[in-house]
Amino acid sequence: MFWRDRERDKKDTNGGPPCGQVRVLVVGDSGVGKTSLVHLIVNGSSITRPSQTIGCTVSVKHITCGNSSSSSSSIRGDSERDFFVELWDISGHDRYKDCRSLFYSQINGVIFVHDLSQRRTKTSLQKWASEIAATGTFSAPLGSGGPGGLPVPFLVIGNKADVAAKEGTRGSSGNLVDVARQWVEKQGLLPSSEELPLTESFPGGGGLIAAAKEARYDKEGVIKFFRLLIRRRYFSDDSSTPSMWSSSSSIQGPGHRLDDDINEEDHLYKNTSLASNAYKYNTLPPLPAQRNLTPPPTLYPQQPVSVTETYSFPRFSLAGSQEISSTARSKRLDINV
Ligand SMILES: Nc1nc2c(ncn2[C@@H]2O[C@H](COP(=O)(O)OP(=O)(O)OP(=O)(O)O)[C@@H](O)[C@H]2O)c(=O)[nH]1
Repeated sequence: MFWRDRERDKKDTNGGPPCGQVRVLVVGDSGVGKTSLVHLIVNGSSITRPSQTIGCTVSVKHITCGNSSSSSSSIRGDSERDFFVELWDISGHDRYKDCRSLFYSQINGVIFVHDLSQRRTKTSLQKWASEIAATGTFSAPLGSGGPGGLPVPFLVIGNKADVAAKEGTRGSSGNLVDVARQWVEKQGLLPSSEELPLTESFPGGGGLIAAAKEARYDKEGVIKFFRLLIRRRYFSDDSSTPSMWSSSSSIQGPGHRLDDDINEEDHLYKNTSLASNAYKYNTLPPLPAQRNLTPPPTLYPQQPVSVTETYSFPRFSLAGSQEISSTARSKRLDINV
C-alpha cells in the first residue's frame, strides 16, 4: 500500500520537487492545545500526552495544488504542484515571552488557538495578535491590518470543546434560556458584555470573536486557509486576493463565513494531500505569478524543517529580506539569529 501511495503521489505531482512554502504561526496561551492541533493537522490523528513546547516546534504540512486552465492566475502547463505549509508551534508559556518574537519572522498567516473552557485564553488572543503585529516580519502583508494591526490572514480555533461542553452542563442553572446562552457563549457566538474589550481593540469590531465563531477547527477549513495563503504568496497577480482578508468587513462582517471567501478558489486548487513529508524548498524556478515578488525570504539555512524536532532557536538570517513590515523593520534588520 505504501509504495502505491508513493507512486500516486509521484504521479499527482508530476514527479517534480516542491515549488513553494508558506509559514504559519500557531499561537495561544499555554495548554490550549496548539501542539495537539498541529499534530492533528499534520498527521491526521490525535497525540497522547504532548509535552510542553520548548521555544518553538516546526512541523511541515505537504499540500498539492492543482491549476485550472480557465483561471488567469493559474500555473499554466502543470496540473499539480507541491507546496509546504510550515506550522510554527510557539510555546505559550510565559518563560518564553521575552524571546519568542525571534520566531515571528516572514509570517504568511497565523492560527490563533484558545481553550473554549477557559475564556481568558480567548481574550488573550488579542495580546498575541498585538505582539506578533508589533514584533514580527511578514511575507506578502495585507494593505490594512487585522486584529492588533496584524497584516496577514488569520484563523481562530476554539479547542477543547469537549471540556467546555462538560463544564457547561455542570454549571447549568437549568433555565433553558441560560443554558442556551451558555452554549452560545461557549461556541464564541455571543460574548458576554464584560468580555467585549476585543471589539475595542480590533478595528471594525469583533475581529477574533467573529473569526472564532466562523472558523472552528475543521479539516477542510484549515486546508482552505492554507491554500489561501499559498494563493496570496504565489498567485499575487490575482487582484481579488489581497483585499480578501484585509478589510474588517470581509472577516468581521455579520454572517460572513470563512468558506465564503475561499470557496471560489476550489476550482483552482484541488486534490489536497494530507501527507506530511519533509522536502527541500524552492528547487524550481519561480512561477509566473512570482515574477514580481521578492525572493523567497524564509528558506536558508532553515531547511529542510524536521516534522517533529523541537528546538528553541532556529538559525536564519534576515539580511536581504525585503518583506518586512514597516513597524518591525527597524527592530529586526540587525538581528542575525
Ligand atoms: N480534553 C481535551 N484535552 C485536550 C484537547 N486538546 C489538547 N488537550 C490536552 O491539553 C493539554 C495541553 O495540550 P498541548 O497541545 O500541549 O497545548 P499547547 O497549547 O501546545 O501548550 P504549550 O506547549 O504549553 O504552549 C494536553 O494534555 C492535551 O492532551 C482537547 O480538545 N480536549
